[in-house]
Parts: sequence; structure tokens; C-alpha cells
Amino acid sequence: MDYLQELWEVILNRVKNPREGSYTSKIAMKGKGYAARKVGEEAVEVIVAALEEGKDSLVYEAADLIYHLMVLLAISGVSWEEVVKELESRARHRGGGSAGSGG
Ligand SMILES: N=c1c2ncn([C@@H]3O[C@H](COP(=O)(O)OP(=O)(O)OP(=O)(O)O)[C@@H](O)[C@H]3O)c2ncn1[C@@H]1O[C@H](COP(=O)(O)O)[C@@H](O)[C@H]1O
Repeated sequence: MDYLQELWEVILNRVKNPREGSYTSKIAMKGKGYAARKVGEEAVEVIVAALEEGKDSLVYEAADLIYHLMVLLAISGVSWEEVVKELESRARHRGGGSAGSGG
């Protein structure tokens, strides 16, 4: 299992079975509006890191964004698998393989 799938399962579990001391459970208890705002904040931090800070900062902020996006998906009843399937279906419709030209 890849790490993103593993992380998704932990996040889903923390949302469904709130646990004391869990940051994920804390966000879930604050609700979807709060989780959505966190995604917005983290997205802005990714933009600032990409445009004004170094690579290390971009890696750090990108990880925060992916985590918070997963939390919002879990709270919204959308699964990580559905998002991955959507991406895979786009690749199929474009006739591309899993390795693009990049860019
Ligand atoms: N990957 C993450 C992860 N990435 C980022 N964060 C948290 O996201 C927050 C982002 O920082 P901010 O400064 O924006 O937020 P903050 O000021 O701490 O919090 P707010 O009061 O603004 O909500 C930090 O508190 C980080 O600890 C994460 N918290 C948890 N995980 C993983 O999620 C899983 C479940 O963790 P728990 O829910 O804590 O059990 C575990 O595998 C963790 O490693």
C-alpha cells in the first residue's frame, strides 16, 4: 500500500472515530467550513512557497495541503479512491499512460 493510501485510512478513521489528541479529529469536530478554510490557507502557503521561498518550504507546504485536502474529503464523504479514479480516468480519456512528458 502506498503511503498516501495509508494516510487516507488513518485520517478516515480519525474522522469516524474521534480520538483525544488527534489533530484530524479536532478539525473534523470544528466542521466542514473550518476544514475548507484550512485547505484555502494551506493552498495560499503553497503559492507563497513556490513563488518566494525555497524548495524545502514548497515540499513542507505541499505536504500540509495534501493532508488538509484529505481531511476535507473525509469530512465531505468523498473517498481518496474516488479522486484517484477520476485522475486515472482523465489519463485514459487523453490516451496517455502513467508517465507523461512532464513540464
Ligand atoms: N500528516 C499529517 C499532518 N500534516 C500536517 N498536520 C497538521 O496540520 C497543522 C498545519 O499547521 P497550521 O499551522 O496551519 O495549523 P495549527 O496552527 O497547528 O492548527 P489550527 O489551530 O490552525 O488548526 C499542524 O498542526 C500539523 O501538525 C498534520 N497532522 C497529522 N498528520 C497525520 O495524520 C495522521 C493522524 O494524525 P492525528 O489526527 O494527529 O492522530 C497521522 O498519520 C499524522 O502523521
